[in-house]
Amino acid sequence: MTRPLLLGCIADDFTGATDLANNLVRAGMKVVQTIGVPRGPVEGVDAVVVALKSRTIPAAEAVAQSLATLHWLREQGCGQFYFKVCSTFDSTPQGNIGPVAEALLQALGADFCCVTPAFPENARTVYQGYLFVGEVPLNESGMRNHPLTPMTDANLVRVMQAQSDGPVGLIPHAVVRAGSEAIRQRIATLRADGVRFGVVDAVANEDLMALGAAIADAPLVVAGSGVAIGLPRNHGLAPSPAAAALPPPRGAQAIVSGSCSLATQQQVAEFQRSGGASYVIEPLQLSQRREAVIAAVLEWAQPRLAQGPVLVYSTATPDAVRAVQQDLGVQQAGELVEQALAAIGRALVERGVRQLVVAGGETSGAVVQALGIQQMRIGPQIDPGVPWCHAAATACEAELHLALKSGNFGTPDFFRKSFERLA
Ligand SMILES: Nc1ncnc2c1ncn2[C@@H]1O[C@H](COP(=O)(O)OP(=O)(O)OP(=O)(O)O)[C@@H](O)[C@H]1O
Ligand SMILES: O=C(O)[C@@H](O)C(=O)CO
Repeated sequence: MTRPLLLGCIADDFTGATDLANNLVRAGMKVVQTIGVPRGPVEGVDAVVVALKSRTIPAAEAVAQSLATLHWLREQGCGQFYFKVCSTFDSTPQGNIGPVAEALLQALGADFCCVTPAFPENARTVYQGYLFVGEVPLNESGMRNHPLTPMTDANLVRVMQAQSDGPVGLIPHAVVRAGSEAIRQRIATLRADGVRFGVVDAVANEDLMALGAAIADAPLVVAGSGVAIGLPRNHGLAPSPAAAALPPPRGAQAIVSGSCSLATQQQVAEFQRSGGASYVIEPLQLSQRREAVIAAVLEWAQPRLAQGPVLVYSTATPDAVRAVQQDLGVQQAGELVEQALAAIGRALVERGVRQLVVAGGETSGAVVQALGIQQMRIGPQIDPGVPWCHAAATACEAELHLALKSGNFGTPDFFRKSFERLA
């Protein structure tokens, strides 16, 4: 290690990790995203984002993986840590945000951290502790129907309290708007009162910049990617386009979508409307004859790869997802679809795909693991929260451009736009 890392990040899913890396890169940090804890040191960067797939696994496992990551990041000399959670605060009363945050604080010997999923550029705002997605509170957004972490309460103080032992308080917008010093004072008051987590209101980038300055010395922050825009400046770093340069794209193009969010449903529909070739995977068929379903997808895709991007998707409406879950079980259905899409993603790369868009955090995790990718460089942004990335090495002995799209992110024409941006 030539110099210590300025920031060590633990992301609870893969698309979330690229989202965070994207914001750090845009704000001037050199960043490498690794898939799981790297085997050796990572050199020449300001921050490392370690992507875990810990959002929906049992809380004890999420804690163990996060602590192991923290241990490695501390060995690299990191002084500050960022636990990246979803901008829609995806979790259940069992966790995993609360248990992981408490374990990290304890391991760091710290007693307090700020918590905010706010990401105003992607219409995630927090006001009086309530999380809004666009114009509606979280519980009225598509997140109420999420297959794994349905979010039915927009009050983050309550949501965080339900999964934490330590008391949870609020840093309201009136304080945030008053600036960094006011935030610091509020943090001191909350700490004196024994509060462990301070949910922070933020409705605009200025709020996040003020928060970033206020927590310059804080050991830990628990946040969506938004807070990242305010941290590089604490180290005298400024935006630089060179930080996002990637090798030129090659090869065939494909999209694999396991996200069932409203945004992804629109993106699939828009791709089909524009004449894109698409193939739907039915989970019940998959549960009965997995290998035959995968073989049929690949037979369909092979001759089309030369003609433009192909889309393979399991994206479905909430009613369809519920019906499948009743038959197969929630976790089992998720796992079955993820593993099948991952096998398909890998097989497509084996057949010449070199530009791959994956929709959905869990799905991205499964695909990236199936491809044996260990590190990615972060490139230009397609839409807020989604950059192109480049993996120099995969298990298919091919380099690969990858875009890992969070379920809720991206405009309706995201799929076609991605390939145009890269070209
Ligand atoms: N048709 C379907 N029926 C049941 N489950 C499905 C279906 N399609 C996908 N799934 C499962 O739903 C889950 C979707 O989660 P995923 O994280 O991939 O997308 P997302 O939640 O929209 O994205 P993000 O986590 O980035 O917000 C996965 O476990 C996936 O396997
Ligand atoms: O913060 C977000 O919304 C995303 O980066 C994400 O974590 C989705 O999985």
